[in-house]
Amino acid sequence: MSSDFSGKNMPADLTIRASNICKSYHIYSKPLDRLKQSLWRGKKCFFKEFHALKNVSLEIRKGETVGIIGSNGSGKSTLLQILCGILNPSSGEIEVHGRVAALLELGAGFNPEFTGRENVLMNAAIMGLTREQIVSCYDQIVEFADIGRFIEQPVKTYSSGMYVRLAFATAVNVSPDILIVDEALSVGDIRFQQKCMSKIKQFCQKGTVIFVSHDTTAVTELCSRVIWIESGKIIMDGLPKLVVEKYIQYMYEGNTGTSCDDPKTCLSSSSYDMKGFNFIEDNIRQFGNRSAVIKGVRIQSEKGSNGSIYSGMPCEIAIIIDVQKDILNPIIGYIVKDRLGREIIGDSTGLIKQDIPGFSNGNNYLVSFKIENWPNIQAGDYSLSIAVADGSLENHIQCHWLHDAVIFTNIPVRTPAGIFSILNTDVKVSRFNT
Ligand SMILES: Nc1ncnc2c1ncn2[C@@H]1O[C@H](COP(=O)(O)OP(=O)(O)OP(=O)(O)O)[C@@H](O)[C@H]1O
Repeated sequence: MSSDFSGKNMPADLTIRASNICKSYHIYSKPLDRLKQSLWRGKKCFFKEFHALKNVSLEIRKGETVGIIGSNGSGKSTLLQILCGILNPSSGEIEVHGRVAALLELGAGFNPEFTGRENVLMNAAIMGLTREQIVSCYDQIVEFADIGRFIEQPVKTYSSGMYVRLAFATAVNVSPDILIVDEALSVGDIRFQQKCMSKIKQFCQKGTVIFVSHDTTAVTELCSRVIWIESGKIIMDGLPKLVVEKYIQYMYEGNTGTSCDDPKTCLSSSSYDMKGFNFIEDNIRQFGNRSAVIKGVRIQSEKGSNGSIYSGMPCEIAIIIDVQKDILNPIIGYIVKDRLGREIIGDSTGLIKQDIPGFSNGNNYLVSFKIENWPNIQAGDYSLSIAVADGSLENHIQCHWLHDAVIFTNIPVRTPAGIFSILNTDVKVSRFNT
């Protein structure tokens, strides 16, 4: 194992080179085993070895913006910590050329007892800035963080939002060569997230950025290259769109835990093809008098893989309802929300003005919304909330409302400028003289 943070042996265009990095941890099934291990001094083994990274090799060129994606526990944070020098690899070589500013997890980097100001000064000094450089960047940091008088308070009194504001402001304003950001942007309000994004974009013009996130939209938008890690190994390394698409496919196809492949056992009387339904589990937030209970929900495009919805294509939202009391005037509706919780698309049988015959106790019903052209919304993850009510549009009782019953990924035809764009738009240009 060797680490070289001078990078003097690397080609000039590289800023990071990792060769055959492995990281393993000793996992003890009970605390006593740890003690036994130290007493036996290696003569007997009381742990299992867990390999968090397996022979990871990568090269990052100066000025690249590299996204790292992968499912929970795949090894992303471990890799970042090794790249920053916070963690040593078990074997392999790591070379880094340039000053690294890392925004890893919340809580790292600051001393909770020190004030914001003291932490900023200390961080800048650790980064190797001279007194003059520190003085010149201090005001920028305070202005960017925008936490007012809290800058003079110990950071242990900060909210998580204030903390991340100051941590981010410090990391981007101390003139690093390499900026490493791990998910930290998910904390803080939307305005601050946008401010951070635009600062990272600015930074990308001159520096190297490594950005770890589960937000595939942000990764695709920001990065010039994406590395996908799974079970401690690099699965794919290439253009963001290609890597993200494969990753999304993997995530949904691999995630069959809540789908029912033999749905006939789930619904008593239907010949409808029930493949791909998400059956509702207790951990989904829900309310209602439960006189009709939503048992399963599915959203699917006519074409495409499970979990991905394609704009511009026919799409169906299907709902299985188990009726436990007669419902005289059923109304069924759905709402699609984006990752910020904004309601983007929604409809209901009441709004469509489609009268549904009453549901009778003891039966299951399948309600299907067939949408001819799914709107061209931004690429990314969305949630689908579903509700069944009894009554009229103006006056009804909620039988069952499921918040965020299904998560899906939208694949637009082209990038919309706003939340959505209108497909089949014809553009004509003509010249005229006044
Ligand atoms: N100190 C440790 N001791 C034992 N196992 C660890 C330790 N740190 C990490 N791991 C394990 O290593 C694996 C990789 O963890 P890591 O935090 O790098 O994953 P990740 O891809 O960043 O996950 P997430 O997306 O959930 O943040 C996980 O299975 C984790 O449980």
